[in-house]
Amino acid sequence: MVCRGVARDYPCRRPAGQPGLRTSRPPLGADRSGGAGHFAAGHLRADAGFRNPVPRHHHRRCGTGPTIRRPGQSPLYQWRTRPRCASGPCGGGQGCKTVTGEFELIARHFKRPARSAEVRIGIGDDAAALTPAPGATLLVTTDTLVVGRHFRPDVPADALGWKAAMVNLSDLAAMGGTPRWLTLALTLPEADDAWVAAFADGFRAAAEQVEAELVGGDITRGPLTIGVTALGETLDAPLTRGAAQAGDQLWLTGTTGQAAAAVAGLAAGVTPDASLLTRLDRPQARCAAGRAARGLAHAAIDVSDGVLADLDHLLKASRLGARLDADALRPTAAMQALADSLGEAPAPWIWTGGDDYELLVAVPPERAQTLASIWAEQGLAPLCIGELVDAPGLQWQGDAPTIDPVSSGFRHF
Ligand SMILES: Nc1ncnc2c1ncn2[C@@H]1O[C@H](COP(=O)(O)OP(=O)(O)O)[C@@H](O)[C@H]1O
Ligand SMILES: Cc1ncc(C[n+]2csc(CCOP(=O)(O)OP(=O)(O)O)c2C)c(N)n1
Ligand SMILES: [Mg+2]
Repeated sequence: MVCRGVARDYPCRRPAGQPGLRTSRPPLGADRSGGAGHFAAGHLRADAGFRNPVPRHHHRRCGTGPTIRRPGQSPLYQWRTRPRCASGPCGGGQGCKTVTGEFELIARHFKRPARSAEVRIGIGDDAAALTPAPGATLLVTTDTLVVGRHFRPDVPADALGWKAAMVNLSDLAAMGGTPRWLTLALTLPEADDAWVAAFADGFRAAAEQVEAELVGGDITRGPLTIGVTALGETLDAPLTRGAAQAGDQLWLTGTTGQAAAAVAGLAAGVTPDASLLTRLDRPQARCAAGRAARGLAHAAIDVSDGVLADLDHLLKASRLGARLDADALRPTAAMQALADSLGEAPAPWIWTGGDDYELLVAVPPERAQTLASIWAEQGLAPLCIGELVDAPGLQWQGDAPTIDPVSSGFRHF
């Protein structure tokens, strides 16, 4: 039996029709652009920003329930169901959802029945036990998001959950892999139940979009930090950064710079257009595009640090240079309007801003149109930005964008 759709190339080892287990994975089809529609459709809570970490009234301790105090820590309050606390701040009308410990948070927001037989042991034991497809190569990647560094403190919790999953899935996409499993290491300044609920909703929505499953993690106290590990599979050779060839064309799955524009707008106190903010807060991993590129493209990388910075990784790994078309990447109308209002040029956002999560691939010219039409069928707007050459370094066709070389690309140190 062969599972159709997403994992077209995977033999299906699940017993047919076994109740409660997924017996096939529906086709991913087109990458759904931005994920915005999903959120706009109200599946996720948008009101659980982390702006005010002080517990809202129904999170405060009320009534006479037991208080647990651990050495050196503030009291932890037990979950109670209604009717609770007529005398408390919520007046008994809302039940008393009080702050809880990490085990309650895990049980309530993260632990779910396993979706597939390949998860032999999921959340709840010392480690997850997973069964990769026979003959599959396992892909493993980790990325961390730190408050103030990767995201603003008041970003809505559901968007943050979505993004934490998607930026990791993007690395699997760049390798041409099929996403399967995720683990989540969550460091929280406090156990805000409503915030964690919204975060978990966003994370789960992203995972479900690509048929991946949360199988484990960790919760600790500290400055808000989210570490995710994503595991995927491929039966064929994975796409890498290092197998590009001179003469290959460089193609992007879509335009870049919107997220960086949104960051610049927010830093200047301007509310960015929704088209920019959506790209920043609800990125879309190009998983289907990456799978399509496997077998057609020679090399790929996802654009997290900026087009030029990530192109540089690909060039170094493949020992090549590139000739870029300076006019290939244009600002969208919203980017240009924001740039004008800030008195800035949009080119640095486009070429070095980062946080884009488009794929950049090197594909031989004779296969480029095939790949571009598959991507277009997936709802993407692919762009050719140049070609690879033997001579190391960058050459520009047209006027090279004015970019400060010191700040070209997102770097931590
Ligand atoms: N602390 C670490 N220990 C081991 N490997 C690491 C560490 N940090 C990064 N790497 C590896 O270095 C490579 C580049 O990492 P990074 O620049 O973060 O890639 P990406 O932009 O795809 O997330 C990856 O293969 C990653 O697994
Ligand atoms: C508050 C804030 N500052 C900066 C950014 C921009 N930004 C955040 S993450 C990122 C790039 C990716 O981060 P990194 O940790 O380098 O991920 P990796 O390349 O390892 O995937 C960028 C450009 C942002 N989105 N929000
Ligand atoms: Mg990384």
